[in-house]
Amino acid sequence: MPAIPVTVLTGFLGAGKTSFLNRLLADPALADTAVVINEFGAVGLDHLLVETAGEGVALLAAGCLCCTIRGELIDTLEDLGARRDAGTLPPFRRVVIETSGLADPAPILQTLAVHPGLAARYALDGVVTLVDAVNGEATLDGHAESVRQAAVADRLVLTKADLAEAGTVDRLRRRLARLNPAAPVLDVREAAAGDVLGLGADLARWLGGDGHRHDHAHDHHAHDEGRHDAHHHGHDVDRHDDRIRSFSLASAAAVPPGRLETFLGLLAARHGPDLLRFKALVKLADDPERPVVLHAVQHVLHPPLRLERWPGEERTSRLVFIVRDIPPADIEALFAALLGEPRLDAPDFAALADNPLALR
Ligand SMILES: Nc1nc2c(ncn2[C@@H]2O[C@H](COP(=O)(O)OP(=O)(O)OP(=O)(O)O)[C@@H](O)[C@H]2O)c(=O)[nH]1
Repeated sequence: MPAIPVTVLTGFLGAGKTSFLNRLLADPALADTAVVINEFGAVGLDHLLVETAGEGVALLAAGCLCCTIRGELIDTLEDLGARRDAGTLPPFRRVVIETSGLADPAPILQTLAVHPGLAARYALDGVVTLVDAVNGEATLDGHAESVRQAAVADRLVLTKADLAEAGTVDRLRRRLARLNPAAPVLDVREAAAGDVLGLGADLARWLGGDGHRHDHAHDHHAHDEGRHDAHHHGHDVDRHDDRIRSFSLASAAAVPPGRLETFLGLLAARHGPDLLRFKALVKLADDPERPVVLHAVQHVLHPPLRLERWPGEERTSRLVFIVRDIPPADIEALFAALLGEPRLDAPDFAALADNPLALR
């Protein structure tokens, strides 16, 4: 049997992986694709937001795919294969793995290559790394994971160039070319399925840690940081290192839209760049049956998207945060204020209630 091609779709938190994946899945070239999604943090939302989510979508347990849950990836891929053999899953012809934004892809590639059960059935087709044009340079400066993701890519895809200045995009392109000269850089607006699939990467080059790609990498960050630094990854799935952690908040209460706006404003103003990633499904009081999807990536708050209906059974608001150095209690207090549950000791409710935008 020919090996099933596996595409690893990676990119730092909020780079646009799920959005791009959704677009790819609409392409007939990706019919019969099984999707495996890995999110960092205990509550996953991405699988709800992958529009064509059918039987072939598997959500991995929380944690970083690169270390804490590598076994889970093996089990999931083996299970998908077994269900395909048994006829309980349609005979998918390709797999796309969307990694968490904090994952180092190299250990994932090694797992695919060296695990006997996986290597017999699957073959890496390529690594596609998305880089956000607005936050890209700061992210490369501040997060070694993002350098590793760019360094191992077969294709680099620039997202959000529509939001960035031309000069910023040019600088980022030059930096990416130094970091990974072998990978073509595409603009997501022009990238089609055919540009990122069928790359047929040669797995062997990843064996033994540093692949030859790193030999070409001139950015010294890539040399210094290209190695997987195991001690940075604890086994607490909600913590990436001592500074980065994920937590989630939930409530069944509907929120007045104006108050949500103030909440988002306060969140950005107080926590700005340390709010690495925020995504949420929120029940709004004006139309509780049509939740709103919110995304923030560092200081960028993306336009909210109103869904026609709740994805899945649960009709509760769910907010997922990935933060650096922000005590969860600070955000919990703000959330309580958003819900109209003031804590006497917290100034947040006053800030929300006094805001002229707030709908009571
Ligand atoms: N303007 C603009 N917005 C984009 C683009 N790509 C993604 N976005 C927005 O960026 C936000 C985050 O996109 P996602 O696709 O969820 O990002 P992700 O990489 O899957 O996020 P994580 O899984 O949390 O790491 C969403 O609000 C998207 O609509 C783009 O090219 N241009």
